[in-house]
Amino acid sequence: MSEIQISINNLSKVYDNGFKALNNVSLKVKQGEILAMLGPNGAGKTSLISIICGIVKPTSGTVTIDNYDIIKDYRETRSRIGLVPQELNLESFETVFDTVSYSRGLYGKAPKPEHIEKILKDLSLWDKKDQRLRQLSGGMKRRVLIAKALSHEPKILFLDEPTAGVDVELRRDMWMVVDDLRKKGVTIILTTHYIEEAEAIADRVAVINQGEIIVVEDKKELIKKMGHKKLTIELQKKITEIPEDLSKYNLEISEEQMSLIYTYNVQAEKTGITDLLQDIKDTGLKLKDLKTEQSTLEKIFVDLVKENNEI
Ligand SMILES: Nc1ncnc2c1ncn2[C@@H]1O[C@H](COP(=O)(O)OP(=O)(O)OP(=O)(O)O)[C@@H](O)[C@H]1O
Repeated sequence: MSEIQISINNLSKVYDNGFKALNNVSLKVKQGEILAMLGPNGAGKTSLISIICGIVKPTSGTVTIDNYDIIKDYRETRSRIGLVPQELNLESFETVFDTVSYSRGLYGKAPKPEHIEKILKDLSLWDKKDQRLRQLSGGMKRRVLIAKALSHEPKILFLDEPTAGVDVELRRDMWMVVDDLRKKGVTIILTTHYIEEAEAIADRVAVINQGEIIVVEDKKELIKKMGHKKLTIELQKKITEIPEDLSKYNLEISEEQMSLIYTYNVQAEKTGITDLLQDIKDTGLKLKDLKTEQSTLEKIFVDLVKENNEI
């Protein structure tokens, strides 16, 4: 039985300039779960993470971690959290090893060089341990940020766009680290613009738009709903009306009226394509070409946000 570890209740944030970045957000995160937060730029993801981590003060609402309040019991809650921020703020002359060890000390934890060695090795940073941060490439700096966040063995890890602009190897290393943490029961919340990243590692997906959570759903459920494909049947002649015999297929006519569009569920046992093509033939319509398109998670996500903005 997993327990609720993070409880966000009616959280709102209005910045000093009057901008409302979060509007009455409520969300519960279970211990050991991996939650991906998706949302367009400016949706409020970083604001939400920053509040939970005690960097930004909420305007109203509460957040508790293991029943500790993030404001009243700040030290308790912050020590449970590791945060990998979005920006690279590592312009120091310190070495990689010292930086990561020092970070652990900030949380009042006793030195544990074997732990630091393990995370540096996991993140392919071990051979760079004596290099100064300023000498590192952007990708390496990002690895150091992850190592710092893990230095005090947090129970919860926040990854804010951890792989934005990084190479495939870092992404792979990071996913391996995440998998390792998952096995240890660490709760992970990540924001990403790469939907395939959410697909690869998350248990649950939350979509944030304009400061509100518009969807929170188990990833598999979401993918099931998203598993649609579009078949475009190009015709030899213009079509203005769907023949009565084809009504059961819920077809659409394309804008230029030269194609019929059939949307079907990829996961369904029968897609209905064979029957449809036979029925089209029976109505006497002449085909010119066929094309299929998979509706990507990205597309569904964009549609979701668009739909929400139109309401
Ligand atoms: N200190 C601040 N003062 C005023 N507005 C702010 C401040 N910080 C953030 N904002 C605004 O709040 C909104 C939400 O920003 P936030 O960084 O939380 O979004 P995000 O979802 O993380 O976006 P991104 O994907 O671009 O990182 C944005 O419109 C941003 O300009």
